[in-house]
Amino acid sequence: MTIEHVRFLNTAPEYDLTYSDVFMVPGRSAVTSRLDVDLRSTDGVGTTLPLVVANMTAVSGRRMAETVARRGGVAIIPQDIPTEVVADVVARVKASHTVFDTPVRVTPHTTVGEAMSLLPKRAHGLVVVVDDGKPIGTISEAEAAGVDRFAQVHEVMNHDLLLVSSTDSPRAVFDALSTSHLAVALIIEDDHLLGVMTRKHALRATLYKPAVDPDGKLIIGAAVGINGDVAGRAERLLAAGVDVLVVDTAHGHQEKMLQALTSVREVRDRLTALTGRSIPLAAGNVVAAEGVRDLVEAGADVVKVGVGPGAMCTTRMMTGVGRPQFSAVLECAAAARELGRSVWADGGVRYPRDVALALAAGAGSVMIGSWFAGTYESTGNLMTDAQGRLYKESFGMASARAVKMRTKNAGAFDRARAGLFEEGISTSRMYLDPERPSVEDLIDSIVAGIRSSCTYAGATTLEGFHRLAVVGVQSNTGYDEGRPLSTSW
Ligand SMILES: NC(=O)C1=CN([C@@H]2O[C@H](COP(=O)(O)OP(=O)(O)OC[C@H]3O[C@@H](n4cnc5c(N)ncnc54)[C@H](OP(=O)(O)O)[C@@H]3O)[C@@H](O)[C@H]2O)C=CC1
Ligand SMILES: Nc1nc2c(ncn2[C@@H]2O[C@H](COP(=O)(O)O)[C@@H](O)[C@H]2O)c(=O)[nH]1
Ligand SMILES: [K+]
Repeated sequence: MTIEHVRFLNTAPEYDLTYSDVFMVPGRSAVTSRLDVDLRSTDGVGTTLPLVVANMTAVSGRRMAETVARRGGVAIIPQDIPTEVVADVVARVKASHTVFDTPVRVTPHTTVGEAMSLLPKRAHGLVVVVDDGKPIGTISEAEAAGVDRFAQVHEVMNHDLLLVSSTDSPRAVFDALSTSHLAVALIIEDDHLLGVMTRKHALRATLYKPAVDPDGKLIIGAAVGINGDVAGRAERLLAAGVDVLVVDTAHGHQEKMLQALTSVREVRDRLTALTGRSIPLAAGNVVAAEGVRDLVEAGADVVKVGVGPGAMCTTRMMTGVGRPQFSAVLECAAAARELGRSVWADGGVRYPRDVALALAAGAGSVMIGSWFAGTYESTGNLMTDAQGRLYKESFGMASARAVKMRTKNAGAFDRARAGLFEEGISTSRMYLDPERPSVEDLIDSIVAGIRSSCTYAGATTLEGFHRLAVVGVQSNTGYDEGRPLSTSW
């Protein structure tokens, strides 16, 4: 089998490259519209967008999973979350609507204070007051302004509602919202509240395809570490209905990982024999071809690539170990492709261009953590700094904070000792972008970027993009030239 790889414009340099070190040149294209590009991932996980939310406690939970899968990606619930909690998250994600956003519901007697604390849980800015399943009013910041926090929502709620049938098309909902003064339509089925839709949601419903399982339910993944009862946790997660399992540790190319992965594969294969459905296994992290080959041999369908590029990660500064991420992805993707497998480019992604370059390098999907931490849908509580800017707190999965949580069942001595081996930061402020406060806004910009990258290369699929992309190496000033200026120079 000949595998075609991304081409370099000039001779590829001897040293390794980060995303910032490289750029792509346009090629002759017959693609007439960015809408003609199909962004379905080639990794076999079933996503219609090549995006995976990292298994980080400060990032990936139920709301993130549901919102991202509705747009075609998948989120991985971290290894530190107890299996019974993961089972509940999976059940709720599977029960959520594949098109309409999940409303924040309160009863008429809920206090205004409680309703306002729920408001930032979703990006649409509205809490729906529901009585016996039927929406009777809404409350947003406007209704709550200047009202006593102990007042009940039925006293102040807005009775002006835009009720739309669940059978109406997104375009009809968009038009109904455009001719009303309301920002959110309430979607009704048999008199009951089914979901909500904003104008942006209506547009997105025509641009994205949800990532669904064979029963048409939204997909979700979960992670296991390599310590403890790995096979037992894997079995419980599979029983809970996860659609992809991630076996994850800092140094993925270690024998304990190979044993853990082998045992998870056995559990998975038993389930496949019963159901006929093979749940893909992802494992990592590695940064070289040899690691990919060993993980694939032990059972990985997807290999997670990246040591040290993560925004919360101190590994490179602590140990000097890691590898510039573009080169790591390039080499690992080539090795995985030769074995008929795929890689996820994990970490260090801060701009749509980084996603595009990872895909050009041959990644099946791109894993994002910290960039998505600063959104309404991440797990943390929304905070406000002294200047009034909104942020969320994030932390690394190998930080003392995460290690303390992960080892909570160990003795005090062992916990304290484990805490000394931290390789991540315990607290970081991830500000919400006022222009793009929702993960869906970030996905919109990523998708706009990569659709456009594909057409510059003349590709209508990600496989074609990897084949056609021509990559060059640039200096710091080359990178700098590409940055927009918000003020004059
Ligand atoms: N992509 C990246 O660059 C990195 C990612 N992470 C993320 O942090 C999370 C926690 O991972 P992790 O710290 O592996 O925790 P785990 O709880 O998975 O434990 C790792 C296990 O591997 C052993 N181990 C041996 N060598 C190493 C090594 N060099 N680094 C770490 N562990 C080693 C540890 O033993 P002992 O403690 O006795 O040494 C422990 O038993 C994961 O989500 C991981 O993806 C963490 C670091 C880097
Ligand atoms: N060395 C560490 N790496 C970490 C830690 N927590 C997470 N990670 C890795 O980062 C990616 C996400 O990267 P991001 O740039 O999008 O935030 C994640 O999937 C892990 O591989 C940590 O504490 N130390
Ligand atoms: K880093």
